[in-house]
Amino acid sequence: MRMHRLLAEAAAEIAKSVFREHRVLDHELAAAFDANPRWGKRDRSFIAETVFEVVRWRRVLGFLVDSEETTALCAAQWVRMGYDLPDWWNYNGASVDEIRSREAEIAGQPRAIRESIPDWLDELGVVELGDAWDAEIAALNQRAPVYLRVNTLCATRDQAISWLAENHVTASEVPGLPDALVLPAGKVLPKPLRLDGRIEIQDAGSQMISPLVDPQPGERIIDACSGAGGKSLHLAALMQNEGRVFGMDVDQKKLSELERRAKRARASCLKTKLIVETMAEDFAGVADRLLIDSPCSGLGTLKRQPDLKWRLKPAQLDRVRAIQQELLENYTAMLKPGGRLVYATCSILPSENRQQVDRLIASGGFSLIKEKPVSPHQTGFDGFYAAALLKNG
Ligand SMILES: C[S@@+](CC[C@H](N)C(=O)[O-])C[C@H]1O[C@@H](n2cnc3c(N)ncnc32)[C@H](O)[C@@H]1O
Repeated sequence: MRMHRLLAEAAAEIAKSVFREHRVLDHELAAAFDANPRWGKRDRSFIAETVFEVVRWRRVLGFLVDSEETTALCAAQWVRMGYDLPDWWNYNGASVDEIRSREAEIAGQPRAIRESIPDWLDELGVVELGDAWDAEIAALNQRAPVYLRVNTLCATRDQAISWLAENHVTASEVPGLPDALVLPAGKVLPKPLRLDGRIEIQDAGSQMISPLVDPQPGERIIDACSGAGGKSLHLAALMQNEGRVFGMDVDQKKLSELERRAKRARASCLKTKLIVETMAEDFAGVADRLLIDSPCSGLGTLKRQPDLKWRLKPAQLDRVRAIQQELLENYTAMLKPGGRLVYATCSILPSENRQQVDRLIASGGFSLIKEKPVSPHQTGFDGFYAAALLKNG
């Protein structure tokens, strides 16, 4: 297979900006695609695949090509993708034959190289998860398909499948998740369909969180860290639009996006509230149910954002743990006595999950109803954690 020079250079530039300037991969790709509307579907997928896999497999590729330079890492990735390396691609590192022959040695490398993660993260994974870490990090390095949630305010699952099929998109049901659909590996959803409101892109693991809140029509639900509303929209659908879902966040941009999405989704029971300092007092005892989908390391989402493993630093982890503790201490005042709290993260680390819940229980006032850890290894989904707790009356 032959490569196009401009596309190869563009891909290497994006990977370099992710490594050197800690840019967010998704944003960089989107900006490059916006700036180059002439790139066709195949061009875009060549760039996206190159960049995602170079970022995901940085250390493995470095081992194969015996270099840490991005140009060399790209060369090794293209060899893996079956391309002939053109004469115009200059890099300092192992030859194509050497790259191919070193593949067989990867399995014998230490896990941090084999699974392509920083050493500190590997050490942390072992401390936190013990023997389970090996399988979890391997699962987190697998590419993820696109999952959709059918917005039951606008369509049934069968109607959504038919509508997608009319638009040349094949989607299948996901066992055990009543509103979920999955696209075939490597397929993406065309933009007009994404903006329709009948379906939302939402990982299958994420779709397990709002049902744990168990919202009932007519109730008042607070989603205290709603962001752009992945879970708020799901809550509104589960409530059949009856009652009130307050989507709250400290980030007005995300709330504005949530408002746009709610309109599209016909989720009229959803209202946004920008978090202010007095929020917990203003809303004291208001919520029948409270979701705290807390800021976290995001380690459960490495499949979709492999750049995170290079951006994340131990000090950030300490910071998010402190925020988690603070939100659990403060925001729970918004819940009625007898109400249900769901604490959730997209992390698989017990220090962000069960340990935070245990601290809350130990401080008195809450008892555990059930836990829902979502293991990427066991499910193939992104990693999540959620615990449902009762606020004692
Ligand atoms: C894990 S994300 C939420 C994802 C969202 N619930 C969803 O399903 O799409 C965490 C959110 O917490 C917000 N956040 C950060 N600090 C906060 C705080 N002190 N209070 C409330 N939200 C906060 C962030 O802006 C971010 O949107």
